[in-house]
Amino acid sequence: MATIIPVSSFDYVVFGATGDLTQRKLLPALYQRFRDAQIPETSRIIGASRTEITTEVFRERARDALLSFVPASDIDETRLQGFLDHLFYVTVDALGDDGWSDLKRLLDERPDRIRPFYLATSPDLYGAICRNLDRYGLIGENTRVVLEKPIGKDLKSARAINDAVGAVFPESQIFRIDHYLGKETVQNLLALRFANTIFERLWNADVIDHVQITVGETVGVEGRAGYYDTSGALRDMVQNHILQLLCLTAMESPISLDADSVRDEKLKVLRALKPITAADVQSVTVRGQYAAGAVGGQPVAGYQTDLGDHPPSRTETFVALKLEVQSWRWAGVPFYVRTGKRLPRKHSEIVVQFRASPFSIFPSESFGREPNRLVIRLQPEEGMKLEVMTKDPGPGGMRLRPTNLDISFEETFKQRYPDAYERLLMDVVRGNATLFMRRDEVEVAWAWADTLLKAWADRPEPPRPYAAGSWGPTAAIALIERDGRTWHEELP
Ligand SMILES: NC(=O)C1=CN([C@@H]2O[C@H](COP(=O)(O)OP(=O)(O)OC[C@H]3O[C@@H](n4cnc5c(N)ncnc54)[C@H](OP(=O)(O)O)[C@@H]3O)[C@@H](O)[C@H]2O)C=CC1
Ligand SMILES: O=C1O[C@H](COP(=O)(O)O)[C@@H](O)[C@H](O)[C@H]1O
Repeated sequence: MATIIPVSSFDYVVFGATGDLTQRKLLPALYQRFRDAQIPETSRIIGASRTEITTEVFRERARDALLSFVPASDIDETRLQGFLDHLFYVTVDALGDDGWSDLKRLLDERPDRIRPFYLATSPDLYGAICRNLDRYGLIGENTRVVLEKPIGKDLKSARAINDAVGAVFPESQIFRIDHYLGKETVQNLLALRFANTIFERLWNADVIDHVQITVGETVGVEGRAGYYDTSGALRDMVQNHILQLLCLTAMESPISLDADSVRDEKLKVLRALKPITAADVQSVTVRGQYAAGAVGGQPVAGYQTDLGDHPPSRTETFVALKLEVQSWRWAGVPFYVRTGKRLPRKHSEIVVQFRASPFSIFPSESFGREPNRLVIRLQPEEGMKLEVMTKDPGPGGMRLRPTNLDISFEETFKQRYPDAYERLLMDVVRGNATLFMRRDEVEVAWAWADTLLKAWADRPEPPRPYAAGSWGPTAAIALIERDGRTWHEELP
């Protein structure tokens, strides 16, 4: 059991406290940290939104959310009530004057606390909220601001948000969340690469044939169709989560774990990412949109139906890309990435495929061409697997077969795996920004995404339809098979 070190006492202000993210992720994450006694008893969690409700009603709603989104085995009535007692609510209009003095009065009771402001609202409000925080004198040395993704929808809007937030907060107090960086296996990637000598020596184009990153989801757009249709899979998943995974896989060793050392190295990868222009958009990208089908044996509607009364949409719900990191280490090593909604399984992984041995002394029929593969599973079952060739037991000939050195983190460490938000919310209080994105990273990632979005916008054809419950359009299979490779797919 890991030792849990309590953080300093805080007043966590959550803007967007009545919204979906707060109910589904933030409150459950804070409850879990409280249950583990990481949150000091003197701390407060202050919800702020437009809806006019009292603290009592907010607590009742929070109770409902916790009962819905925390596993029943983790609900302990005494701890739950104890947690609810730490919640407060203030009605605040981000765009007007209402409620700001009330918020100030509450915060002024405890001026020395660590004071994170979590902006779980539409990004359009980030600038206005920050201006008001400044106007009401709520920003000091102990404050931090947490920005939910998406930071904009392109480079221009991202810069505008970063400028507005940066006008009142120094960069060291800005925490841009990418919750994938809070996932245990993603952090384990750092441990795997930089705390072991065996892998780093093999981590280059001499030994690695290619890398695959898959982030598959079974859900459709759920209640977020309004947002999603203006976004699409490239903006929603690739520009942030997938590029961050790629950065951690491809970056050089940072000189330390401090925030800027890690972020400097990630930035170099983003800068080395080859832009995808009109010239190669057709050969290295596939866009898809789910049609009706079945997921987990249940029939589900297509994307257009999920949108409701809406003109025909060209928004992609699936993307597959062949990416190049233009550096000495990765020259000639493709990174195939794919993500989509309504795929057969919720399954995310990074696969590092090593090259075939240059010469085989074994009979050819007993030998796969590319026997060694490292599979890093992000979800649902976090773990790692190294595929190695071994001899088939028995007195017969010399037959080989792939065998797995398999580690399931849950089984190995016999403890609950915390949700990504639990770690990240506490890192904000500690002031540790290593797992958060710096302004330049976000903007370089948007510049790359903008080039691809423009190349797509100039094409006449809409995204290719794929049946819900499949692994995307067949063109995504062709994308990798043209290169003589296949997507790594395991049976559940
Ligand atoms: N939901 C999710 O799974 C994820 C969400 N995100 C991001 O998190 C952010 C929030 O998303 P989500 O919770 O889904 O959104 P919701 O639409 O569910 O919630 C929006 C929140 O913003 C508040 N709000 C709106 N206008 C104002 C205003 N003028 N002043 C004060 N508060 C206001 C609303 O309060 P009220 O209802 O009281 O008006 C509500 O609490 C978005 O940026 C989203 O992209 C990121 C990853 C996942
Ligand atoms: O940021 C987002 O992530 C979720 C997927 O997160 P996961 O932790 O469940 O893998 C995705 O559904 C959502 O569209 C996107 O905005």
